[in-house]
Amino acid sequence: MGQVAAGNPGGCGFLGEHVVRMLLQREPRLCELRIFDLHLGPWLDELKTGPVRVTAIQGDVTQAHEVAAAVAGTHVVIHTAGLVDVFGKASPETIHEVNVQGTQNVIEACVQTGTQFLVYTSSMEVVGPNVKGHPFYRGNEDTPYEAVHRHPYPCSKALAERLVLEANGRKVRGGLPLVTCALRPTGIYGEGHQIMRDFYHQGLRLGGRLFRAIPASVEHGRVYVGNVAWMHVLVARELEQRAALMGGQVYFCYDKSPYKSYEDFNMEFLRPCGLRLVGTRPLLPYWLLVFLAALNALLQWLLRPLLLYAPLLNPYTLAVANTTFTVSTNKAQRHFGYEPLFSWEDSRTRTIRWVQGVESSSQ
Ligand SMILES: NC(=O)C1=CN([C@@H]2O[C@H](COP(=O)(O)OP(=O)(O)OC[C@H]3O[C@@H](n4cnc5c(N)ncnc54)[C@H](O)[C@@H]3O)[C@@H](O)[C@H]2O)C=CC1
Ligand SMILES: C[C@@H](CO)CCC[C@@H](C)[C@H]1CC[C@H]2[C@@H]3[C@H](O)CC4=CC(=O)CC[C@]4(C)[C@H]3CC[C@]12C
Repeated sequence: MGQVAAGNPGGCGFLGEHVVRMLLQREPRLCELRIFDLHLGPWLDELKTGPVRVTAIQGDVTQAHEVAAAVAGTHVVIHTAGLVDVFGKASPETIHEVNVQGTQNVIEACVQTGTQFLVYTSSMEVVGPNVKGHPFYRGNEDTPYEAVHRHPYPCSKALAERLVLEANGRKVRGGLPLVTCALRPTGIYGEGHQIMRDFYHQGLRLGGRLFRAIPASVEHGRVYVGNVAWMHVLVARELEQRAALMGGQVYFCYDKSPYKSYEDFNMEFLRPCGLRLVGTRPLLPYWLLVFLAALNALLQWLLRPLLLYAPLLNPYTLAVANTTFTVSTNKAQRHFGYEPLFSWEDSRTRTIRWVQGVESSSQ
C-alpha cells in the first residue's frame, strides 16, 4: 500500500475490532480508515485522535447504497461483517441477506467505486464439519472433503465465499481488475469472545464447575483473534504486489494454538480463572445429548411465537463440537510470508487476563 485508505465493514465486531486496532498499529502507510457497522462501539472515539483519519459510519451491509458510500475512495476493503448465528436467533432468510447479499453488495461497491482489493473473512465452516460428521484431521486448503451443509450459517458463508472468489478479476471503475481473497478462520478465541464469556459465567453459576460433554479425543481447530487480525492486515498489504498468486485464493487462518477438544481448549483459560472441568469422559451418554439437542430444537420451534429460546446446545452445535476438524497448513506462509504475531503462550496469557477482567467487571 502507498498512502492508502481502507474500509472495514464489520469493524466493530469481535474480530473487526482487532483488525481495526491491528491496522492502526501495524500499517504505517494507512492514512484513512472507514469503519462501517450496524452497531458502532464507544471505543471508536479513542481512535480518532491518532494520525490516521478514522471515520465511523453506522450502516447496514444489506443496503447497497450505504455500502457504496462507505467504500468509495478506499484502496482496500476488509469485509469482516457477518451474522454469526448457529443458535437459531435469526431467521435463515436474515442470515442469507446479511452474509450473502451483504457480501454481494460489498463486491458491487468495490466494482462501482473503483476499490481494487477485497479481503473477505470466510470460515472453516465453508468446508465443514459436514452433515455426515466426517472428520477433517489436520487438513489443508487442498485436502479433499465432502463439503455438504444444511445449516443456514455455513450455507451462507459458502455462498458468500464463492461470490468473492468469482469476483476476482472483474473490472472495477477505472478499468483495473478486482483482486479478492478469502480467509477461513477456525474457531476464533481471545479478548472479546462472547461464547468464552458465556462459558465462564455458566461455570460460576455451577459453583466453579463445568461438566465434560464431548470426548477429549475430538480435536477442534482454534486460532487466536490477534493472529487472525494480523493475517487480514498482511493480506491487505500483500494483495497488490502478489495479485497473480493470491487473487482468488482461500487461506485457512492458523497459528500455534494446540489441538484439543473444544472444552479442553477453553479450560486453558478458564482453569486459571478458577473453574474446573468435571469428568475425564463425557458425563452423559452421546445418545442423551443428541436427544437433549433435538428437544432444544423442538422447544425453540414451539416457543418461537412467544419468546426466543436459543440455548448453546442444538443438533448443529453438538455436531460441530463433536466432530474432529483441525487444520495443518503453511499456505499463508508460502504465499505471503505469514508467521503468527502472537505465540501460543502470549495468546493464552492475553485471553486469561481478559477473562479475569470480565470477572472483575461483572462483580
Ligand atoms: N467467531 C468465530 O469463531 C468465527 C467468525 N468467522 C467470521 O468472522 C467474521 C466476524 O465474526 P465475529 O467477529 O466473530 O462476529 P461479530 O458478530 O462479533 O462481528 C460481526 C460484525 O458485523 C456486524 N454486522 C452484522 N450485521 C451487519 C449488517 N447488516 N450491516 C453491517 N454490519 C453488520 C456486527 O454488528 C458485528 O460488529 C464473520 O464474517 C464470521 O462469519 C469465521 C470463523 C470463525
Ligand atoms: C455441546 C456443548 C457442550 O459443552 C458445547 C457447545 C459448543 C458450541 C456452542 C461451539 C463448539 C464449536 C463452535 C463453532 C466452531 O468453533 C466453528 C465456528 C466457526 C464460525 O465461523 C462461527 C462460529 C462457529 C460456528 C463456532 C460456534 C460455537 C460452537 C458451535
